[in-house]
Amino acid sequence: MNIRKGIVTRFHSNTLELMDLENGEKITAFLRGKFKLQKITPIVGDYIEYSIENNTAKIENILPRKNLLYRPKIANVDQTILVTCLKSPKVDYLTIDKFLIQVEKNNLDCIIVLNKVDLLEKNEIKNFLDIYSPLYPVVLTSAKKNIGIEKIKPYLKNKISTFAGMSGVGKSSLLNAINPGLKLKVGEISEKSQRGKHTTTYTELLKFDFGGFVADTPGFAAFDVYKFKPDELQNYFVELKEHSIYCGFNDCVHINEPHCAVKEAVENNEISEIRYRNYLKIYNEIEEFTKKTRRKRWK
Ligand SMILES: Nc1nc2c(ncn2[C@@H]2O[C@H](COP(=O)(O)OP(=O)(O)OP(=O)(O)O)[C@@H](O)[C@H]2O)c(=O)[nH]1
Ligand SMILES: [Zn+2]
Repeated sequence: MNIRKGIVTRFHSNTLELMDLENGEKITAFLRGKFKLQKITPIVGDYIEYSIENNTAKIENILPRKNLLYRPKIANVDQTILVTCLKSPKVDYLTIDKFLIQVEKNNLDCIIVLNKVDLLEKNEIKNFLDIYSPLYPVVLTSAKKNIGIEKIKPYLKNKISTFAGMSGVGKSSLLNAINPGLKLKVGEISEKSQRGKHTTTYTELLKFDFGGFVADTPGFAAFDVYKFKPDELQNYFVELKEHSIYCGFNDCVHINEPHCAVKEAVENNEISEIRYRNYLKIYNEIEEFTKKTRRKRWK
């Protein structure tokens, strides 16, 4: 039997679409009965082995997953491209930091794209770069003026990416500029993400002409930053995590403790004060939220 390797790009009711990893051919394949018996379902992004018998492609094996995202449901994601702008719509740093928490919580690599630079003054761009470029790669773009598009491509090449970011920041415009003709179900996106939180929605992987895949639905549509304890938050601020090992107390949360290396780093401008203030804000939000849900449970 000739076994070939592919990646699942889409689901139908009981068939799935895959792309052969060697020749890029799109193939409709069936699941072998053994998977149904074992209640194993491959999902979009899964690397699989398949065979062809009598002109019918059948999935033989699902290869181990590197990771699994739930919104959208997709396996083996390498990275998130966090797209933001600062104006039209106005996006504040707190919102950006909340997205970054999701990215870090899912242990994904992240590239930040600051789009709509055509609307910004030099000093606005500089302030943004001062905060984020020490933490993540930042690419400056304007989908409208075709600025910076070529700089994103090397990051996307031969990887599986999801795009994330607030509505209206220009995710679809950027993808169309990066790869004209890429099929995007834009209208369906917001509809899907507004459904109940227990609905798992399937996404489709789209292939870039230059190699690599992108999910057609944006990642992290809803914020669920509150599903962890406040003292866990510091792990999702990369620079806090880095400095926290030098704090006097092992369980330092960098608020009122003495000998806090994080607070020192903020004072020495090694950690952005804006990021630190957002940390405190989100810490308090989580604490409030935890208290509220606890009270409810006791009633
Ligand atoms: N000035 C300016 N406008 C842009 C730029 N990129 C996109 N836009 C405009 O911003 C608006 C929103 O762009 P979309 O690409 O639909 O944004 P999106 O992030 O995909 O939005 P959702 O689908 O709601 O998540 C459109 O009117 C675009 O024309 C840019 O670089 N500069
Ligand atoms: Zn500390």
